[in-house]
Amino acid sequence: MNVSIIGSGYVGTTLAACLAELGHTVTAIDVDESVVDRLNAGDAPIHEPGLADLLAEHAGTRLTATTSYDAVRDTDVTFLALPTPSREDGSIDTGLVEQGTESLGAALREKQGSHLVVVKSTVVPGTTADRVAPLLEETSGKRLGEGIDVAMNPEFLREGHAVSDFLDPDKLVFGAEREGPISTLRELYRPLTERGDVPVVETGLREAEMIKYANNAFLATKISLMNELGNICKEYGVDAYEVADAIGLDDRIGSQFLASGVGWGGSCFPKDVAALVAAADAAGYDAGLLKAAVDVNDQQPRRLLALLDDHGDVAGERVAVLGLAFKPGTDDVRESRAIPVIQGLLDRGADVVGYDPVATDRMRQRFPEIEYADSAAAALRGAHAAVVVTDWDEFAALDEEFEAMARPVVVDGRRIVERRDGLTYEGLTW
Ligand SMILES: NC(=O)C1=CN([C@@H]2O[C@H](COP(=O)(O)OP(=O)(O)OC[C@H]3O[C@@H](n4cnc5c(N)ncnc54)[C@H](O)[C@@H]3O)[C@@H](O)[C@H]2O)C=CC1
Ligand SMILES: O=C(O)[C@H]1O[C@H](OP(=O)(O)OP(=O)(O)OC[C@H]2O[C@@H](n3ccc(=O)[nH]c3=O)[C@H](O)[C@@H]2O)[C@H](O)[C@@H](O)[C@@H]1O
Repeated sequence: MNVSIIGSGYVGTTLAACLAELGHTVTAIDVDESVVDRLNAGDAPIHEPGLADLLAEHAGTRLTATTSYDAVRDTDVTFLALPTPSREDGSIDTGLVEQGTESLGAALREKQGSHLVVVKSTVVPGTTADRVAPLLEETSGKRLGEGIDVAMNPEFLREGHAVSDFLDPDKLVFGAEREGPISTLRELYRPLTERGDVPVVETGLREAEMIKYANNAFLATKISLMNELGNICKEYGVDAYEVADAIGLDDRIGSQFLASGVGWGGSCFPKDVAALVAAADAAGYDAGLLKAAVDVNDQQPRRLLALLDDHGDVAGERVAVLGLAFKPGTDDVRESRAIPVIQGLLDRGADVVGYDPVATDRMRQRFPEIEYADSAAAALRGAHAAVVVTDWDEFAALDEEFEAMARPVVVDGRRIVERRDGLTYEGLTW
């Protein structure tokens, strides 16, 4: 099939490379010329394991990139993989999706033959039917169901595992109001569904949109619930990880996403939970449980710092922050828990030194005023305390590096550092 993809960020680029891998001819469209140039050169604009190999193989043959929307006319299907950021009040800003839809509709005006537009971006229920579809009709001059149609196909990939999650998904969700778009999506994903036993959920547009939010809200709330239990565990001297291992054995609970600590960050959980809360509010429903999940998440960095305070005043003292990325395996610092932790340390007058194997440059843009070390050992040298915010594997191997600390106090927000003699070790929920 000939496919075009509007937006070449985390989702768009992964989708482009993976659909080319599945045998489709793909055109990536982005307003950013540097992204387009990199894609055409077979160079990955984002860091994801396996992506560089796929781009090197398919760029220039099955995968090309352009800044021109005119390219959509030579394709059968267009995915919208544009950002849906939060507004000040938490609600989603669909401005870029609408802008992309208008440019797409204008380009489709001249197109002969049928065309399917698939919303890949995470959007609140009603966006595809009530905003994208009418805009598309208006700008293309065509009628929905008469050659042109819309579908919603949410994405569940995780950063750091984007390619493997896409090529080996837990499920595929196809949302549409007519049979035509569903059968096009079936055909598009057939190379993937034929390979293995992938459950396919065929549903309506609003349901598909809601499934994405429900998925992320459930996972974020699961972590917050475990963090709440973990906070209670800590008060009673109970190890929350032992508790989590045991409750995770119950199939109804499941063992994943029970790692308690300093909380969830990243470009999606905070944004998507906020958007769902705002959408509920707009509809007159108070999503109290989701609001509580956010409150617990906001509280975890403060609890980490309060534990540090128990070991002495850090004003004027060197404090190492180990881990800056929102999770291991990525250089992404968006909504990283390291941000409130660093801010809290600065508010206390500490001399902060940050270390991360890959995310230093990105955090430097957020906090240019702090020191950055090029190894965990260098960050710990002379430090009066250390806090652990990201569970990078290399932190598990730290050992005599702690001996170089001025005062060997470690508050671990991710249960990654090994306890050892001579180290005052404090776990956030254990
Ligand atoms: N990042 C992730 O792990 C996941 C993201 N999502 C959702 O996917 C959507 C896209 O997110 P990301 O890929 O992370 O975004 P991103 O910010 O990484 O990339 C967006 C791309 O769109 C381009 N762009 C902006 N306006 C444009 C326009 N008018 N025309 C063409 N290109 C334009 C930008 O230059 C950029 O390259 C969001 O709704 C997000 O919630 C869903 C699942 C996973
Ligand atoms: O919509 C999205 O963008 C994506 O959001 C998450 O993926 P991602 O943000 O890449 O990262 P996760 O691995 O889910 O981790 C999110 C945060 O939760 C934290 N976390 C995760 C698991 C856990 O047990 N405890 C915990 O604190 C991580 O440290 C991280 O800060 C979802 O897992 C994806 O399915 C979804 O597609």
